[in-house]
Formats: sequence, C-alpha cells, structure tokens
Amino acid sequence: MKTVIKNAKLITMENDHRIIENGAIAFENGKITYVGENIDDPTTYDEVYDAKGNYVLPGLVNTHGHIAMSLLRGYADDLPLQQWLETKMWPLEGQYTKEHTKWGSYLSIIEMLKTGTTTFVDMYDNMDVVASAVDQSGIRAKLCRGMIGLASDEVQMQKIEEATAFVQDWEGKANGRITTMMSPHSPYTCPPAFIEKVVEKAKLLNVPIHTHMSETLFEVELNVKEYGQRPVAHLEKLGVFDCPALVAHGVHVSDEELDILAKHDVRVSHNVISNLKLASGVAPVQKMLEKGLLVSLGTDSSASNNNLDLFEELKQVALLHKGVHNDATLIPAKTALQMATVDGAKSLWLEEQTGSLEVGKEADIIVLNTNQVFFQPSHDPISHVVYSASGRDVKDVFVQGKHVVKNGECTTVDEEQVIFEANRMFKKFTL
Ligand SMILES: CSC[C@H]1O[C@@H](n2cnc3c(O)ncnc32)[C@H](O)[C@@H]1O
Ligand SMILES: [Zn+2]
Repeated sequence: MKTVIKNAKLITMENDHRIIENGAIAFENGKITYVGENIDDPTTYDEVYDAKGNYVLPGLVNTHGHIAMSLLRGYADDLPLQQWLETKMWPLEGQYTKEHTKWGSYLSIIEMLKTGTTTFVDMYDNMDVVASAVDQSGIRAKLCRGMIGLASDEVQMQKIEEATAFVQDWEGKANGRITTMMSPHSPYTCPPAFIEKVVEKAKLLNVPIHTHMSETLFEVELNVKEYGQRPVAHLEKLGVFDCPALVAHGVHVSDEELDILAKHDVRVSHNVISNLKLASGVAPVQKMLEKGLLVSLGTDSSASNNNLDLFEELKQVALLHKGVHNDATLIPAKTALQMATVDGAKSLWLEEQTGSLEVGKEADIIVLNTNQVFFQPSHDPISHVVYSASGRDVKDVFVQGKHVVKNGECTTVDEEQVIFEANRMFKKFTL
C-alpha cells in the first residue's frame, strides 16, 4: 500500500532542521519513500491524506517511564520521592496483578498515541503484558523488566532470569517495534554484586542498560555513605558504562561526573516535570549539552507527572533552564524539539528507525491541527510546536505507516473499554 500525505507543512528534524512549507511525505510497507515538495499527481498512490496545511512532524520519543503506573495517577501528589515511593507507590504496586499492568498499560498507550508519542521506554514488572499491549496497539517501545535487588539471593536470581527471558522472547518482535534493555532499578535499590550480574547478562544478550541515577540528593549521599563513591563513579566501577547505557534523571551530577558520562557516551533521559513535582531538583542540562552528552526527554510515570503529554516536557525544558540560569538563550526551541525527536531516537539506538522524517526511516509521523488561533500567525513552526502546542492538538498519528490515531481517535484499542477497566482496577486496591 502506497500512502502519501500532501499539502503538509513538514518539520523534518533532519540534521539541518529542514522545514518544507508546502510539502509531501510518502511511505510504503512502513518505510518513508519520499520527503519533499508537494506532489502534483497523487494518482500513483493507493491512499492520499490531505494535511490541509497542518504541521507534519516525526512522532515524539519518550525515553523514560513506567506506563502501568497510570492507575496511580493523582493517588499520591505533593510528596518527595523517597516518601512517595516507600509509603505510597510500593505498597500499591505490591497489590498489582497482571490485569492491573494490562489496563494501566493500555491507558497510557492510548494517552501517548493521542498526544503524539510514537516511541516510549518502559521499565516495570509483568513486562510480557506490557509487550503484548505494545504489539496490539501498534506503538513502538524499548522495554525492560525493572529489577529492585533488595531481596534474597534466590529472588535476585529469579528477577535476572525473568529479565533475561523477556529480552530473549521480545527483542525485535511486533515487526521490529519492540526492542529491549536490562534494567537494575537504581544504585540505591540494587547491591553492587547484583548490578555486576546484570551487567554480565546485558553483555551476553548484547542489549543496553537502563537505570535511575542521581535523582535526589538523598540517594547521592547514601551512595557515598554506603560505598564511598558518588553514583556515577560507582556505576562506572561496576561496569554499567561498559555497556551502552541510558540513565534516567541525572539531577545531582558534578562536572567530574558529567565528564565520566561523556567519556562513556552515556545517554541521559531528562524528566523535567517529574523532577519538579517530586522536588528532586533541576538537572544541569545546559552543562550536559556543552559536554556533548545526548539528552532526551522522559515523562516518568503519570503518578509523578501527572500525564504523558510530551509537549508539556518540551515547553518545560525550554523554559526552566532559562529561568534557573537567568539566560533566555538557553535550550532554544530547536534544541528542545531535537531532544523530543531525533535525539530521543539516538538515545535509544533507534536512529535508523525513527526520530526524523527521512527516506529509509520508518513512517512514524504525527499531524498537528494548526488551524487554531494559538498557532497564528503561522511563520515559525518549531517555535509554535514548542511554545504554543499541546498534545491535544495532535490529530493523526502513523507508526510504521499504520494509521493508529485517526482524527483524534485511537484505531487500534477500544478507549471506552480501557477507561472502564482502568477505573475498575483502581477500585480493587486496598488503599
Ligand atoms: C522496578 S519497576 C520500576 C519501579 O520504579 C519506581 N519508580 C517510579 N518513578 C520513580 C522515580 O522517579 N524514581 C525512582 N523510582 C521510581 C516504580 O514505583 C517501580 O517500583
Ligand atoms: Zn522512573
């Protein structure tokens, strides 16, 4: 099936940030075959989508989260991280069944697709259920079984075996839309010997490592107290950065630590809204960029955000660092959008598949309804996408060429049923 999107304002996010004012993009068998000036003769295509001058851009990439936690949205607001985790999240997560994970995952996937995210990272338990939801819904994901290592040797081994089986069962599945990682939860919840075992497995399986790192001052101080080193040197010593690595947060990192991360080409998922809500702090993103680190955007879960609309992260990242440093030139709109698209894809080693509109890449494409007052006058599309848009402006979404959101409606999952089931599952918790 040959499809063309015509009459589009194309924001390609190629290296030169090419904008094509009156453009077209075509795809076949899930891959982009043409990006350029508008086409005159649409008769050679099986399907013609008229974008009617709306913005067309690559699907957004969310590089850190826990999607099944959408069931806990709004359950425990206004608390700091450690208290939030220990007294609120972990007790309820202890009650999760596969059914909770299933409906929480679908709820988040519909939300992400409808707000323009076509690729996401997920670290959680019951990952077979998450992967099946990814497969069914048509979204793209990099998934890992998150492992908390504060447990007996037997349970530790069981978790590593489960994570290994998950990688073996799902890497490359769903027509290549699912890829995998190994994931020790964090240095403060995983003993050193456990992390070393995970590193060994990741090397054998040839997959990256994903972990939370240096999110709060508390965990940095704890690391120094327990192991005599700050988290970055600690993880380096345990071999984590000998693998391709993606770390979430990196809020409390010194200049020396940034040098270590840069030396190992560690990718950082910046979770600006979650960090603000949990009062974890402000990551030194400008310094990260100056040191050449690849920085992308993550929402974390909707229990600490409280939604998965990556357009909100886009605007926050562009605003917060200006305000904190008293410098309006920091993180310009182009840089923010790059973090949410092409650099997000690179951070997940998926740049050959997604992140920009280029011939040969897969057709992960979103259309924004820009025929609205707050997109006028229509002269700088990147500025408008970053500073004026919201996920609610997303009209149509294609992943691997499949039309998964049509005129604002998800075509692959029954939204009404998911809303009903998510509420039913929440009622099953003992609060
Ligand atoms: C072992 S599965 C993932 C685990 O991570 C917890 N989690 C959610 N948000 C955060 C965060 O901001 N920092 C650290 N841990 C987080 C979640 O509750 C799961 O237990
Ligand atoms: Zn997290």
